[in-house]
Amino acid sequence: MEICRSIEQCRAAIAALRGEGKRIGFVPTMGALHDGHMSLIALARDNAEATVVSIFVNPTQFGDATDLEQYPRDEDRDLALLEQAGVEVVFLPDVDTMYPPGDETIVETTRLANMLHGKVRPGHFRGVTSVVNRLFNIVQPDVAVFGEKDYQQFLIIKKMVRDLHMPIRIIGGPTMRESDGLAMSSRNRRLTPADRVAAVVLSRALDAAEEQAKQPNVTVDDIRDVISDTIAAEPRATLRGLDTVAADTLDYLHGPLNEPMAIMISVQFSDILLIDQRVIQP
Ligand SMILES: Nc1ncnc2c1ncn2[C@@H]1O[C@H](COP(=O)(O)OP(=O)(O)OP(=O)(O)O)[C@@H](O)[C@H]1O
Ligand SMILES: CC(C)(CO)[C@@H](O)C(=O)[O-]
Ligand code: BAL
Repeated sequence: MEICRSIEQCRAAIAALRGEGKRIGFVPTMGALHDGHMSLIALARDNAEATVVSIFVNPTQFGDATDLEQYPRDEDRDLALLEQAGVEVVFLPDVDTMYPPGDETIVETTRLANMLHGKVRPGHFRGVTSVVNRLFNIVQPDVAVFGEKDYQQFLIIKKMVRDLHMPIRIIGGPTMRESDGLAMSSRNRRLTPADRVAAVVLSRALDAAEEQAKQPNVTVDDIRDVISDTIAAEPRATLRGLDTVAADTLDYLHGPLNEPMAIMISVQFSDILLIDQRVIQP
């Protein structure tokens, strides 16, 4: 496994793999790897002959300085996991490498970035597309894999690739969960033990919504009520966002449920915001 900190080194390592006729699968991450990330790497390996993983805690997607400062970092453990998984290249740039001093170019999906979760974290998705665009330009992958847990991010990346004519196939990976149902997330390790137990309420609320959706003549409001009631019953949890939207466009849905609907929830425990999502069929 080649560990690259500069763009030149990363490009040379990838050029060597391409020289062997290998297609490149790419998994961008912010590190503190867990089994969710490893499942995306397995998907990349199924879809290309060589795998590149980036680890970069991207400052431009954090609104909150404390969240950025406290974001978990564990480089030695991450590198051991990636080596074990058979990854060929790891790209670990620093901030000045990704954003050369004087850098002023942004990439933004102007509609999708500023709705839903983008309203809870203003500027967040502009930071994501700005960095993923730079990463794509450096790695030039054939295939890139993103988690469906970050559902809006996944749609935004697909939109950017389509709009900017990038020759990259975007694949979504299903959400990996802890045994109690909590979606794996690097932020979970910052939860207090009591909040960690309470955090199962996200997946419980989505399970309840899925059950509710099976009732005859169910409306979108019925499903929203079940979710808000489930979260409200957990005193440690504060519901920060509940979006019930068309699974493909993210437009709000109302009235009877008669098309695939994405439910996106964000729930706060102390100063930690957790998200989860589920697409339910009518
Ligand atoms: N539980 C999961 N299952 C599958 N993929 C996941 C999961 N969690 C995150 N991912 C995906 O891994 C990629 C890198 O995400 P990232 O490094 O931000 O991890 P994260 O655990 O989501 O971090 P955080 O929750 O703290 O934002 C993204 O494409 C993300 O959607
Ligand atoms: C895609 C990403 C690596 C961009 O920083 C990040 O948003 C993430 O980890 O989901
Ligand atoms: N996985 C999303 C990255 C973030 O929360 O900033």
